Amino acid sequence: MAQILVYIKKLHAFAGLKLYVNLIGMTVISLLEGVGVFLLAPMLGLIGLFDMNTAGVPFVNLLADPLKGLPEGLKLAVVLGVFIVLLIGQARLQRSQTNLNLEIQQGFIRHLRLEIYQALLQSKWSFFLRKRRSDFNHIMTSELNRVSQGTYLSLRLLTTLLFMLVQVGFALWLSAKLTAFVVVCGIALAVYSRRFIQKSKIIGDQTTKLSQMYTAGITDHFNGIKDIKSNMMEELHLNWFRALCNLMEQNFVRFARLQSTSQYYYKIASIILIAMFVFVAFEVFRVQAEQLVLIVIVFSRLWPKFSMLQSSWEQIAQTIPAFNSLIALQKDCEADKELELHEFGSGERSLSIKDGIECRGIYYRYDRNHSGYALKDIDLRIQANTMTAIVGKSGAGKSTLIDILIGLIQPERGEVLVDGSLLAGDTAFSLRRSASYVSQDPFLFHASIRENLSIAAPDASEEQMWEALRFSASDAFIKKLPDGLDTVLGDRGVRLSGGERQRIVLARAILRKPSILVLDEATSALDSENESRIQEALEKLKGRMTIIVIAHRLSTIRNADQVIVLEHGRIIQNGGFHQLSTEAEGMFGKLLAYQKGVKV
Ligand SMILES: Nc1ncnc2c1ncn2[C@@H]1O[C@H](COP(=O)(O)OP(=O)(O)OP(=O)(O)O)[C@@H](O)[C@H]1O
Repeated sequence: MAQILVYIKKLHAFAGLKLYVNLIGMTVISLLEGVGVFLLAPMLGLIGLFDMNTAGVPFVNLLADPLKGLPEGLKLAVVLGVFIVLLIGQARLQRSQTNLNLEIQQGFIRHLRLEIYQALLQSKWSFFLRKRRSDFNHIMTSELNRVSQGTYLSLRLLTTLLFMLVQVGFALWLSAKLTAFVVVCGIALAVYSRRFIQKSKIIGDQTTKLSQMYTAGITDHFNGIKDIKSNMMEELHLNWFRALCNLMEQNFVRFARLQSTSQYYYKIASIILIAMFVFVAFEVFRVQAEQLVLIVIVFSRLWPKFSMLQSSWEQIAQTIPAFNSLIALQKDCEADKELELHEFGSGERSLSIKDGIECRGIYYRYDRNHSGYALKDIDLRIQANTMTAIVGKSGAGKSTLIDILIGLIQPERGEVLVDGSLLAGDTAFSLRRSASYVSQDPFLFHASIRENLSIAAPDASEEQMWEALRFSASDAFIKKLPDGLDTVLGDRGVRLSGGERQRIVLARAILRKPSILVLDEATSALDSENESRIQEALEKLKGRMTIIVIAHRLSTIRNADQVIVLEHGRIIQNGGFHQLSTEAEGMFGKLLAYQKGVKV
């Protein structure tokens, strides 16, 4: 319950006064529900249309005196008129309340979506390293909807309880003993039904796990669809998917069965209760027939609410695991928060490196409970506006070192200094604002080339865009595309080769006019001709920005002022390209000799 309370408080903070108006509206509507029908028979009795003693019927007597003064021919018309006004009023109220309900509910989902998305964006990179991306998709889609639904069901439960309280009060006024009898039966049934709630919670846990597996599975499968097709692994994946779908179906059916069983018990209980009720009313309490009719009407409306209460309660219990996932994610985000909202934005407080970046005694581990260090005892200096290359075998720690250098992750021991200032907090944000990072797996939005470029530099002119595209050797192929700069890229647009994508991302990186350009295997997919064009362009950038390059293909870095060779997380060589290439016994010389041997 505590979990639900957290979100009810959030809903309260979000909706404010509207929430109270809505709650009152919901209660009034449920009270008015059937009131017209309930009053019609006694009112018709009142004007003598058929034989009914209306003396014991509340409210109807209030209408008796005004009706008496009316001519006989008008009485039926007035009674029916009152009936129409009452029902139309109720329908109007219902419509406004439904609209308000929808407004609050959808607004709350939007509010939650924004809250979670923002919390994720405010988290440190190390937070993302620990988590599975598909879990975010899962929480942002199905879990978020379940939480919103659970919050709303809880409020509906509250209004049902309010409604029941009023009805019980009304019934108490008609007959205290009979009401006490029914309420005791209802409470006994609710206690008995607790096991249904427990089971609903267990099914809810299973729902969370299965839908998490579903989202993760389909994300992985469609990301790896080429591997699946090219290795004929369709059957394997289909079997996995089939098994998961069966489990999901069974889980859903289990919950539906649980609900129908509990409703079935409620129905049986209500049949027995009504029989006992009529028996007790006549034989034990000897109530009047008219009073009994009214009490039966009240309870016939009240009893379904008991069973609705039970069903809502089971549905809420089923959503509790979703509340837990959301709360856990928000707590994790809060613990790993690095940015405040006002620190978002790329246009402010950028940093231009004047002197250089220095690492002193850096150690870094991805898992602090694990002894393996990804970086050990790293000491290095990168002079401003020079080109530094980081090389080494796969898994040597190159990308980790880059992440440390741009302040994306913080060292466990040691420090990084930018122009003598510690790279942390505001300095790290400023450095990242003025950096352009191009990863091994270049990312383009499903939008036009122009839009993809504008994301990095919203104010860039068309001429500047073409200049950046010339730098990355992509101008020629873009000119040949059907809509030039306005060609839409992606699944439903033009599909580019890996090398073409890399070149557009490079242009985007340059367009940002960074003070530090980081290329992590950014030219790995390029052919030799295009790669050497980019080499020449990078050469021209030297002196204007600090460039850090990771490359397996060593021909890419022959213009580097400094080469850092990493092995098992340590720097084993550091020097100029030509100096290291002459150290025949060094790792760099060996790598170079090997690559020359295979004519890379
Ligand atoms: N997110 C992570 N969680 C745990 N360990 C990681 C993570 N990323 C990298 N590592 C480990 O840290 C070490 C260094 O990895 P890193 O990615 O920096 O190497 P790299 O030299 O860039 O490799 P490659 O050339 O293959 O990209 C490796 O042993 C790797 O397994």
